[in-house]
Amino acid sequence: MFKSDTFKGKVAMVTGGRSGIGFQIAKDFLLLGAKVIICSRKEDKLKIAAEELAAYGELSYQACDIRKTEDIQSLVSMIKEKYDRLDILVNNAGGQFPALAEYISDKGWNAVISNNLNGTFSMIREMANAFFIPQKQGVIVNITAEVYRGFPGMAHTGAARAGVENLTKTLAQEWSDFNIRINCVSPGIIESSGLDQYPQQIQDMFEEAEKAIPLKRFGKVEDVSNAVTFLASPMAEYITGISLFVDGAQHLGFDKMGLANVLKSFM
Ligand SMILES: CCCCCCC/C=C/C(=O)SCCNC(=O)CCNC(=O)[C@H](O)C(C)(C)COP(=O)(O)OP(=O)(O)OC[C@H]1O[C@@H](n2cnc3c(N)ncnc32)[C@H](O)[C@@H]1OP(=O)(O)O
Ligand SMILES: NC(=O)C1=CN([C@@H]2O[C@H](COP(=O)(O)OP(=O)(O)OC[C@H]3O[C@@H](n4cnc5c(N)ncnc54)[C@H](OP(=O)(O)O)[C@@H]3O)[C@@H](O)[C@H]2O)C=CC1
Repeated sequence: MFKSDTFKGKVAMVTGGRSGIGFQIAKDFLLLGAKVIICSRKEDKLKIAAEELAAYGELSYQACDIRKTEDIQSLVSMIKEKYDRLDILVNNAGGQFPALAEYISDKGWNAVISNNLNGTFSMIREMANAFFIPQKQGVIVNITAEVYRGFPGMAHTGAARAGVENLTKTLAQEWSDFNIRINCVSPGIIESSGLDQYPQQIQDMFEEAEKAIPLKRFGKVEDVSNAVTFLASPMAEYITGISLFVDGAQHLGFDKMGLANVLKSFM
């Protein structure tokens, strides 16, 4: 659907690109002509994904925990040495665990906030200072989650993702002088490797959950990647500071209390 040279000559970084949604985004950027770098924490799994993705184009990878600024700075050095520029940053790495708020410890809260809010900010700051601001050009897409009416059962990620959405609005204004566009993609429930990590009691409710979503299905990784490639492309050159739902209209009515109610039955 996109021209095969949409991202020809561009260099794109996809965090968490070894699996699920991030893997599909990395693959689509490669198919559309970009040179792509992926990072994540688990180097063995990252290497396997990188070998698979290399079939589609020029792919580099480096282990990086987005919560560690020194890891990000090492990633910057690698990108500088290899490409001497960066055009697109997709902040996809993230995750959380289902829990009722009263059972979330400081450590658990901080782990999720560090991963989804602090890590995303550190990545944005370091890549902007190293590349986007001096280049006076850059595109950032943050993958958040549909948290429009809160997130019963995952209060920590609701707060973190809302933080990223607000950060996005701020930076769209502060960095407009540098010709940096920044947007979010907010997925609903997406059939991906990520969902396999949820406890069986929650997976058991997926069939009912699908029926309750206005479009009557969970999203596919391609649905999310299509939105990301659009926002990163010149077709979106007048779009900045927004959050685009990719959720089958889940944000308009799907009752996330279902998740909290399942948790109440066994926590
Ligand atoms: C109706 C259906 C609704 C479903 C909606 C689904 C929508 C969203 C889907 C997705 O996002 S899919 C992507 C999912 N992928 C992940 O979430 C990745 C897996 N998660 C993680 O890696 C962790 O949750 C993490 C906290 C983000 C990882 O951070 P870190 O490695 O630093 O954590 P740990 O050292 O493992 O744990 C730190 C601390 O956090 C608490 N904790 C972690 N896991 C759990 C858990 N499963 N249950 C309860 N508490 C947990 C805990 O306090 C940990 O400290 P310790 O107790 O281990 O000392
Ligand atoms: N699937 C869904 O229904 C939804 C997903 N999302 C979000 O979309 C994103 C992708 O999810 P999905 O593909 O489904 O799930 P996955 O669990 O497959 O992907 C998460 C990726 O992030 C990487 N990652 C996690 N923490 C870090 C970190 N601290 N530093 C670097 N990399 C990290 C993981 O690799 P490694 O373990 O090697 O670090 C992994 O590749 C996540 O942010 C997720 O929360 C949002 C809404 C719904």
